[in-house]
Amino acid sequence: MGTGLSGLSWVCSSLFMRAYAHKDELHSLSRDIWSNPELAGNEKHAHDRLVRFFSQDQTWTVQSHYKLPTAFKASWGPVSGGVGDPVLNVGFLCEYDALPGIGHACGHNLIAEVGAAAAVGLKAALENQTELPVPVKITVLGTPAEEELGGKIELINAGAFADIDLVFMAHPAQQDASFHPCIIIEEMLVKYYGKASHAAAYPWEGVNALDAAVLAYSNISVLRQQLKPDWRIHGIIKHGGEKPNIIPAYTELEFYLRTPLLKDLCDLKAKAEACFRAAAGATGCQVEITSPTPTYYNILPNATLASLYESNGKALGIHFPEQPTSFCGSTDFGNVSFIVPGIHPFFYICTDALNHTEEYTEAAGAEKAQLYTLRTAKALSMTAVDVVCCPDLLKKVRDDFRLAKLKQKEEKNQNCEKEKRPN
Ligand SMILES: NCCC[C@H](NC(=O)CCN)C(=O)O
Repeated sequence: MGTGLSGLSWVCSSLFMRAYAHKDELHSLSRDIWSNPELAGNEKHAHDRLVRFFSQDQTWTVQSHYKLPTAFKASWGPVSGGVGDPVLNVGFLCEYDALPGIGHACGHNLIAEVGAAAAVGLKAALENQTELPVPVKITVLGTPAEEELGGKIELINAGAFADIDLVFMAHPAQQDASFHPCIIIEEMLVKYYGKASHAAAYPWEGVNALDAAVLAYSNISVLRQQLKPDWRIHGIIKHGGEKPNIIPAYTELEFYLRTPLLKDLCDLKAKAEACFRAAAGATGCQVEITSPTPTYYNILPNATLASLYESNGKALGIHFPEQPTSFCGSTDFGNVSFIVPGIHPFFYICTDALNHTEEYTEAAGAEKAQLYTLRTAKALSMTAVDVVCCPDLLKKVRDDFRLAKLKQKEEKNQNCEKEKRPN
């Protein structure tokens, strides 16, 4: 598939020249975010740095603290908003939250760089173009809190995606992949309430909440033997007591439950709840089970965008292995993919290290990740150019989106009544 305007070579040369002009600045942007890791919802430094990055070019209109304290929006192009408005609004997403203790072990500093670079590349390609089929606007959204809290879900609910027509981002991983569905995730917070007592003098007076936590953990470990291979349940004890000689009156566990299908998540939740309640029953504790953050959905495929991304990526030297990535994580981009047609490819960053390890943190800050990061950004920009220049491709992208949603709706009809996913 080619571009609809003046051919791929024009686009490539334009994008490449401008993107290379910004390469040191883009590396310094991601390196700065990498050097100042901030947890979900607290990304003040990253927010300010990205806001400065876009504000220095006055053709961007920048809104800091956009709908969330550490989200931002940068827009370029015609103002849209009327009914029947023909403006095509292309969105790029930047993530920038880090992990506790190990910094940017998921490479979100590079996601910020890819989003910024791809937006700058698209702007470079479109600036001064008068022959576009429809006027194009670019929106960069800074979307905080992916590792927890679901920043994109809050932004969806606040209407931040309402006028966006297409959405692009990319995530560092172990290999390049134009599409991977990721899996649905729901968090469970489990609190046990017992009764304190002197652990040596009057143990019979106590109700041991740590025993409940340990039994719950063991119950889940046993349950795991009987789960389907692509289901996941894993957790930690967040609060395990205060002192060995005080029978713990309160403990707290946090578990992540994941399945590829929503109907399976309902089954897994029921099984997990039975484990947690059994532990309460065995120890005489009270139990409280909540799901404090919204469910992250699987990513809807968009075959047209994925195929364009692959063609563009291959033209830039990206190798897409036959064997799909085994990455089994989750992302709040899944929820975005139900609202707006988009893609979330994975990209290699020149390391064999695995996400969420100190080795990956090191790789995400390294100079050698830059070539892969900027190449990914270029492939995204080129994909966006293809679509904005060719109304037929845009129609196919929209048809794919509708079809994918329809297929999910069929699956949804088999689900339990707790279904919350949008139509
Ligand atoms: N509580 C949500 C966890 C999301 C997390 N996401 C990733 O690791 C991939 C993208 N950063 C996960 O554990 O899957």
